Amino acid sequence: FLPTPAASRSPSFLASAPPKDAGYFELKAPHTVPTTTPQSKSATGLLPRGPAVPLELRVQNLLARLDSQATDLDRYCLLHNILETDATLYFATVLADVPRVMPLVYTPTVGAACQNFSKIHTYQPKGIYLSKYDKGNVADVLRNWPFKDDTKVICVTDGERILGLGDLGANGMGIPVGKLALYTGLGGIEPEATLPIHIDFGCNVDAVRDDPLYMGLKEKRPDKDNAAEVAEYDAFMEEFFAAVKEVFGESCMVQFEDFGNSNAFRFLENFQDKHVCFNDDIQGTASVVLAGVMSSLRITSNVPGGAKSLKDHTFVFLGAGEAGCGIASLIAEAIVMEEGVSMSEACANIWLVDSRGLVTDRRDMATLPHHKKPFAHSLEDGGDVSTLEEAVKKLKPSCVIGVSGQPQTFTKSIVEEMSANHPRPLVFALSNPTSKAECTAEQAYEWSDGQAVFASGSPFPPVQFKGKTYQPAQGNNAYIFPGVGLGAIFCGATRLDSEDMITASKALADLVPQDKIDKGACYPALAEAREVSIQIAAAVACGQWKRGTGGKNRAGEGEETREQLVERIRGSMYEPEKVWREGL
Ligand SMILES: NC(=O)C1=CN([C@@H]2O[C@H](COP(=O)(O)OP(=O)(O)OC[C@H]3O[C@@H](n4cnc5c(N)ncnc54)[C@H](OP(=O)(O)O)[C@@H]3O)[C@@H](O)[C@H]2O)C=CC1
Ligand SMILES: CC(=O)C(=O)O
Ligand SMILES: [Mg+2]
Repeated sequence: FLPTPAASRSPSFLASAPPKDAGYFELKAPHTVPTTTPQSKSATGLLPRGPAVPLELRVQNLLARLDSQATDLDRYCLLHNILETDATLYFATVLADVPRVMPLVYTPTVGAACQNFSKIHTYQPKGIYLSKYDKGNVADVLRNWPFKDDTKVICVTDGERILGLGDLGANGMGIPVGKLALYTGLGGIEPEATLPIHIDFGCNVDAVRDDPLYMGLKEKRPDKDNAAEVAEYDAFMEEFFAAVKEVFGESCMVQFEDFGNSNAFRFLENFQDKHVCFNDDIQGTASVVLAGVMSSLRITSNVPGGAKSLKDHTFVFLGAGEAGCGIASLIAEAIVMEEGVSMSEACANIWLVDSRGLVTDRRDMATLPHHKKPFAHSLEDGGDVSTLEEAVKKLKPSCVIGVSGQPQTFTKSIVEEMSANHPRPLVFALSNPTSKAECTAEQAYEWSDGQAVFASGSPFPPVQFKGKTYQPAQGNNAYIFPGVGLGAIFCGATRLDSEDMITASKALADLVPQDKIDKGACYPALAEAREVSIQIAAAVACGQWKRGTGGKNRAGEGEETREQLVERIRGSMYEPEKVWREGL
């Protein structure tokens, strides 16, 4: 009984053939239009032999089936079942209606799926599960992946910080599965090239571990204050990266996802200069938020007193973890690049609020995490500020960014105060899933009298306010990672760094159409997400080639326009429709 690949194109029990270039479907139609249901020779008789139903019709049928399900979790399960048995239909459906399907395979529904993972698990392999007991054998375990020769991108989690839902242990596997679905759907990377991985070093939540259906290790995680236990985890990660190189090759890209705060920064530091990798929560999120702030300058610069450049903003973050510090640092880097100021000047108007209140220089610098230090400024009156509300009163931010996982923390008085001080305040309530958002879209528009430039991590429906319809923007790293991954793979990137993330931000910001800006939205429509990925990929590839870090697919100097590069990238992308036709 072989694992069903994400890419399998027929029922799972037929999926033992290699997925590509192996005459997987032996019946060839003479025309490009499908004429018969695809079947391999050995499968003759196992599927009906009537005329093939056009993929488009099957997509419409699946969308209708989704509508008839009772809950979004049911819709997730239906779609996941289709992913495991008929990936072509799955990805065609994602692409047919991104705004409708993405919330079902990604945030917010993937959060509910992870919380119920043990209950809905089908025992179809979804990726690779590694555990601390695989120490010494990691490469051998990775070799068990049936598509090891095709693997180009890995999304790896240890499940410690799943969205804003906390430690879900092995149930967090739903996150890399969902992220990689978007790599294929939005980024056009072949399903066979993607590999979800969960690394099991335990779980600290008793209720998760004690669930009789839980499939992960029934152990606690390493104690972050115990040097020996931390060193054991670090050594495992060293072995993991060496094994990735050994089994999948030097250029296989690794995306860290939803690791806990105490490991995420260290793992990124340990490996970013040695492997093609990035941390999506730190760097991908930073890139999407920077893009949103950049594009919204086209809104704020048109009103008296509004920010005209990044450095005109005063930023206050609620949450100073991976996302908060990642965003703050990238904004500061972008200010340095654009304004030619020093790093400390660039950080001067960026403030962090964490679980203890406003981070200032009155904190104990010996114990303050290093990623918070550049933003630990002094307050003129020297006192402590313990709440976001106080911080907003004192600092008068033009932009608040919520990445705390704490719902309803952007209160009416906070948004009203910002609106009193700024004509078009930026209110980014980015915590996921929806239940963790710092405020809803409706609240932001009502409390700001329709003036807030709002973005949320998970989607909100359109809001009617004073006779106008507002379409809330989704500020989610999903706009970034598929394009960065596509670009990195296309150009054979050997390293990824903050320059690539700023490049991606600029490309995304440039793609926001004027009619969106006129309506106060700072991201393109989700329906455009595939086009966004292509443009980001082209920008990232060009940046890599310029720096000399991208090794593949470069045209000769001056021989290719950006449009031609974009078309080359487009031509390299996975298209479900094409796979369907070729399979006939
Ligand atoms: N929209 C998007 O694309 C993304 C959204 N996110 C969301 O951001 C949230 C945080 O993720 P991440 O940064 O990785 O998590 P971390 O655990 O790294 O950071 C959480 C931060 O929130 C702070 N915090 C916790 N409780 C409070 C509180 N009551 N008041 C103020 N601050 C508080 C913590 O404070 P302390 O430092 O004192 O512990 C910490 O700084 C999640 O909900 C996640 O879903 C993350 C990535 C991408
Ligand atoms: C979107 C995302 O990566 C997160 O919420 O963790
Ligand atoms: Mg994440």
